[in-house]
Amino acid sequence: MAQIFEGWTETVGKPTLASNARMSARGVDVFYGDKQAIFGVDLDIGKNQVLAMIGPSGCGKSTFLRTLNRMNDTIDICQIKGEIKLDEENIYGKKMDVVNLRARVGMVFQKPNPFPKSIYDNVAYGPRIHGLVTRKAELDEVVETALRKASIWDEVKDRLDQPATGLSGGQQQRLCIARTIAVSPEVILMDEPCSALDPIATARIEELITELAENYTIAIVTHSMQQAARVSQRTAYFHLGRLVEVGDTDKIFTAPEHRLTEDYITGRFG
Ligand SMILES: Nc1ncnc2c1ncn2[C@@H]1O[C@H](COP(=O)(O)OP(=O)(O)OP(=O)(O)O)[C@@H](O)[C@H]1O
Repeated sequence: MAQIFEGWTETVGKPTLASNARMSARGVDVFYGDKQAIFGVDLDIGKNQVLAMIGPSGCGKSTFLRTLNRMNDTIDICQIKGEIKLDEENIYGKKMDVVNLRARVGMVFQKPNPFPKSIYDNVAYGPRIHGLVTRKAELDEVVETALRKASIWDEVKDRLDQPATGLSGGQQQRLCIARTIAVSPEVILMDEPCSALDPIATARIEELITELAENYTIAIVTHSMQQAARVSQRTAYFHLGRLVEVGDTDKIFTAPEHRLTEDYITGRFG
């Protein structure tokens, strides 16, 4: 069998798939123009589970994450092959409404990106455009519930009409999580959500991820192995666009099956 790159051949066993998949990817390839960034990835995200995606810079973690809610559609040169299902529905199918998909599979970005609007309007925006509520009282309730679930209600309840940009970085990120939650997603994708935050704000977001996993399915890209170990139940290790190994987080960090994973988690590589 051909060696694809040092330490890895196609003979490596197929990754363990989740028995309770909410999302499943099969044979996913991603190209930017002529350059292939993701190669034949098979991966499941289990219901009410946190899946961490780790690997060296440029290995394709963010690219793969963005395929899960078609965020890559916004990049002209990006092409995707293979199949990704959300609850048995092909998200790249002709009938899929992409705006609706992105509400069902919400995304939280590396840098908090609140809209230049009030705290209230940031959270109310999604429910309004998706027509989820008709009356003001209902909208107030949706906003309060989302802010409570994102553990920020107590800090903002007396300043809902003030600009979101006046909040601290950590508060802005929790507000962005509230904005995602407000449209009742099934899955939340997080692309290094703590990389712009200090350790205290990071700890709050990590606690929040653990709480949210009771009700949502979460996939998180992180550069921090400690963070992956703290928040996730399953971890996927990517290397040069390939998924090398996925399994229980405890096992990946204590007894990985593949040498490439071991080299990365022990700091010999990356
Ligand atoms: N918009 C783009 N256009 C062209 N190539 C891209 C684009 N985005 C990513 N790539 C390339 O795809 C590959 C995977 O990048 P990606 O950002 O997904 O990796 P990553 O593992 O998330 O990296 P990092 O940890 O540094 O964020 C890289 O070679 C990168 O240069």
